[in-house]
Amino acid sequence: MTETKAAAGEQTPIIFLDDIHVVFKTRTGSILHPNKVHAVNGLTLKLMPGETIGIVGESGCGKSTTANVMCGLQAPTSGHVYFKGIDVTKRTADQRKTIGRVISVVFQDPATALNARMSVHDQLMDPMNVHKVGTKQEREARVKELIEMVGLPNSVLGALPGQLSGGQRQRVAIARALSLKPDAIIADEPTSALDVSVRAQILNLLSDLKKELGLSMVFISHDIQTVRYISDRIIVMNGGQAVEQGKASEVFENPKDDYTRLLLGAAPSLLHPDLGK
Ligand SMILES: Nc1ncnc2c1ncn2[C@@H]1O[C@H](COP(=O)(O)OP(=O)(O)OP(=O)(O)O)[C@@H](O)[C@H]1O
Repeated sequence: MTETKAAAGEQTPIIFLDDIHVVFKTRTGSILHPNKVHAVNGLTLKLMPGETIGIVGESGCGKSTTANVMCGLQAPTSGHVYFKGIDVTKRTADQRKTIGRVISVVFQDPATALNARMSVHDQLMDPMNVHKVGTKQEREARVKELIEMVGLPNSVLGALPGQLSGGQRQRVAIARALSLKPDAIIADEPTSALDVSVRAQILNLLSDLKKELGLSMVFISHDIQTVRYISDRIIVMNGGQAVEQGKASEVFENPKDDYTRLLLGAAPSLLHPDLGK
């Protein structure tokens, strides 16, 4: 399939989710579906090179389960996952290597994403050591490059995560996510745990990095205004399904689905007032 498309001149998506379903067994479920939850219900999406897709929806709509499928943390009940044209649905050891090379994840809470006992320097070195990237000298140079990329001074390299502010910790988590030069970043609510003023800085940093490095990104948030600020394309999820997909400007200016209208009219933005104007 991929080769045919490549031959036709069409770019291969970085991530292609093809009709993904994830069903969890539970003790409760709904009247129609007792003892199970259909967390993702027939989701298809393509993340193209250099593109940022925003996934938005209320709590329980299936955003994190979708993110986990993309990271290889959750196997789909049915459907297929392709990374740069390679089927990684079964998450075999080789397929996991492909997943690890292509994407990195930035989680909501940097405090739990980072190792509390490891210095910033060692956290940045760790993925490169594990994947045996370059020589020791090259890895040291990369650590300095990474810390600069995320706007932190070299002096933080000796610090432990607990000695840094929330915003600084998220910068370190972003630097670590970039250490292996991934094609794409999955950012799952990366600003939700931060102070409002810091949210704007981290969003700007992600926005600058994706431009500078030509990164693709999946940005997941329950705040539609935050998603709007950073995304080229938006997917609105409700009940495990994509109820609306389109260019960010079109979804905002001309929402087609009632649920999207509801989200747009609902809660005030969590975004810093200086952004998204
Ligand atoms: N491991 C699990 N076992 C059973 N049900 C689950 C599991 N993980 C998620 N669910 C259920 O699947 C549905 C989708 O959850 P998911 O966490 O993907 O939504 P979400 O949009 O990310 O919500 P939130 O923003 O609150 O994390 C919810 O009904 C949730 O209770």
